[in-house]
Amino acid sequence: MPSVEKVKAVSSFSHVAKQYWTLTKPRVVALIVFCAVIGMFLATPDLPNAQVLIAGTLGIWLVAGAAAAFNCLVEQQIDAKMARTRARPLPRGELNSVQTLVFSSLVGGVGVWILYVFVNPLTMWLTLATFVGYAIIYTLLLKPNTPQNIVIGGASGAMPPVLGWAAVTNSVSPEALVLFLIIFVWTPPHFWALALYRTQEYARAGLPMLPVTHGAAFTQFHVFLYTIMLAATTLIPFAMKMSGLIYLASAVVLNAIFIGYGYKIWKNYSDALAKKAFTYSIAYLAFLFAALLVDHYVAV
Ligand code: HEM
Ligand SMILES: CC(C)=CCC/C(C)=C/CC/C(C)=C/COP(=O)(O)OP(=O)(O)O
Repeated sequence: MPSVEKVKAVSSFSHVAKQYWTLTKPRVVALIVFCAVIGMFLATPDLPNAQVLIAGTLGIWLVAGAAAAFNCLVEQQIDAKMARTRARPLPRGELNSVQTLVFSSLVGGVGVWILYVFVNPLTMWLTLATFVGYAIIYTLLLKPNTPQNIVIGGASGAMPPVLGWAAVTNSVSPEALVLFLIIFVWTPPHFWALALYRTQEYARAGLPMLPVTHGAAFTQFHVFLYTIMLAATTLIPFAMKMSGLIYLASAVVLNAIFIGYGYKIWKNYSDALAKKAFTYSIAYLAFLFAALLVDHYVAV
C-alpha cells in the first residue's frame, strides 16, 4: 500500500503540474495548433513529411503555450480584477512571477529549438515573431492602449496556418496568407461578442476594449460588419481554386449562421445571445478549417 507521504507527494505534484498547464491557456492553444496542423496538410497535395508534422506541431504548440504563460505573467494584476480570470494560477498565488518566467522561457526555448533543428529556420523565426506579436506587442503595448488592440493583435493569432505552411514548404505562399486573413477577420467578432457581455469587467480592469470606449451599440454594429467581411473573405479559397465545393458549401452554411448572430446582436442584443455567438465563433473556425482539410483530400 502506498504511504500517506507518497500519496500526498503525487497529489501535490499533479496540482502544481495542473497550474503550469493552466498557464498555457490549453483550450485556446488547442485551436491554434489545430489551424497550424491544417496549414501543414493544405500546403502539400500529398501528406506532410512525418518529422515536419510531429516536430512542427510540437514546436508551435510549445511556443504558443509559452506566449500564453507570458501573457498570464504580464497581466496578473489585471487578471485579479476580472471574474473570468481571477482563478488563474498567478492571481491565486499558486505560482509566482519567477516560476512563470522560467516556465515560459524554458517551454518557449525548447519549442523554438525544435522548430529550428527539426523543421526549418523560417518557421522558427516566424513562430518567434508570433510570440513577440502576442506576448509583447499585443499584451504590453496594444491591449492597455487602444480599442483596436485585438484587431491589430489578431495578426499574431492569425499566424498559425502560415506557420504550418512554412513548416512544410519552407515558404509563405498566397494561399497561406488567405488563411491568415480568414483568422484575422474572424478575431474581432470572436472577441467583441465576449467583450459585449463582459464590458463592466473590462471597464473595471481599466482596459480600453471597444464596448468600453465606444459603447455597446457601436460594437454590436461592428460585430455584424465583421461577420459580413468574414463571409466575403472565406470565399477567397474557392475563388482562387484552392478549395472546392465541399469547402464552399460548408463556408456558406457556417457564414449564414454567423451573420445571423451578427445581425441579431446588432438589432436585438442580449447577453445570452452574445454568449451563444462567442461559443459559435469557436465552432465556426474549427469547422471551417476542418472543411478546408476534408475538401483538400476529397474531390467532388
Ligand atoms: C487577439 C486575438 C484574440 C483575442 C483577444 C481572444 C480572446 C479570447 C478570450 C478573452 C477568450 C475567453 C477565454 C475565457 O473564457 O476565459 C477566448 C476564448 C477562446 N479563444 Fe480566443 N482570442 C483571440 C484569438 C483566438 C485565436 C487565434 C484562437 C484560435 C485559433 C482562439 C480560440 C479561442 C478558444 C478555443 C477559446 C475558448 C477557450 C475555452 O473554452 O476555455 N482565440 N478568446
Ligand atoms: C507562437 C504562437 C502560435 C502564438 C500564438 C499567440 C496566441 C497564444 C494567441 C492567442 C490569442 C489569445 C489567447 C487571446 C486571448 O486574449 P487575451 O490574452 O486578451 O485574453 P485573456 O483576457 O483571457 O488573458
